Amino acid sequence: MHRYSLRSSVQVPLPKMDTLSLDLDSALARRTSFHQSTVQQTPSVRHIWIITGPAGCGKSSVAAYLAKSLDLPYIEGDDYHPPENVKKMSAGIPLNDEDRWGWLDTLRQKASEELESGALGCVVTCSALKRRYRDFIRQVGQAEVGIVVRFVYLRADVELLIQRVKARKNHFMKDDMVRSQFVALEEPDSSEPDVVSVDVSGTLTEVQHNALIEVQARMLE
Ligand SMILES: Nc1ncnc2c1ncn2[C@@H]1O[C@H](COP(=O)(O)OP(=O)(O)OP(=O)(O)O)[C@@H](O)[C@H]1O
Ligand SMILES: O=C(O)[C@H](O)[C@@H](O)[C@H](O)[C@H](O)CO
Repeated sequence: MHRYSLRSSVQVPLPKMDTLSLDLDSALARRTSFHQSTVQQTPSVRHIWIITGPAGCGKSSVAAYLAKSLDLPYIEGDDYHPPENVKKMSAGIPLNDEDRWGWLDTLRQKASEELESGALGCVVTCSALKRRYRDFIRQVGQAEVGIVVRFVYLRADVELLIQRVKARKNHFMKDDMVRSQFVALEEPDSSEPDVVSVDVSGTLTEVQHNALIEVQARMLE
């Protein structure tokens, strides 16, 4: 039995190289066939990924990356606000529930339509600041077998987001609105197990990478 030191301080018995190489070959063959079988099969579960959080947390930046990485359609929530909502936010007036229900319903319809047209999932940006908004969107997954709604909550502190929105160009949401987003925000907690939180204090690349790792982990659950 050969002995190979993994590190100077650790000596563990490993199979002789010839059985080890055989093991590696068969493991690689198993992994390849697993990968091929998973890639070819239509997934039994299709995910609607809702990228949430207050203005400026990075929803659009992260969602675009996830959609590209996962080869899924991307629905940008900001594109579906009615003009009166955009006018209100542009004037520095926070939206209320009445302003948001129609918008939330449009987004969940758009997501359902993508899946009905054969998409293997989709990525949606939606602030979904309150628990009841997230429960409203969850109904899509409850109505249809094989569809799972999951949330990626981009977690940040208000001062950081004010800085980021200040630095952003050509967007109707200005930094004077960020505090009102946190007033409305009901942060997801352990009572919402379908939400994964991602800290956004790092660089955009780090956040995008971390979000993808978290999403891929949950796709395998
Ligand atoms: N991790 C990050 N590090 C640095 N800058 C970031 C990070 N994430 C996003 N940004 C920048 O912050 C600004 C806000 O990002 P983005 O527009 O993606 O947020 P959002 O949540 O979609 O905003 P809104 O809800 O207002 O549409 C953009 O200028 C973006 O480039
Ligand atoms: O719930 C809200 O108050 C709104 O959805 C905002 O969050 C905007 O959609 C978005 O942030 C644009 O900046």
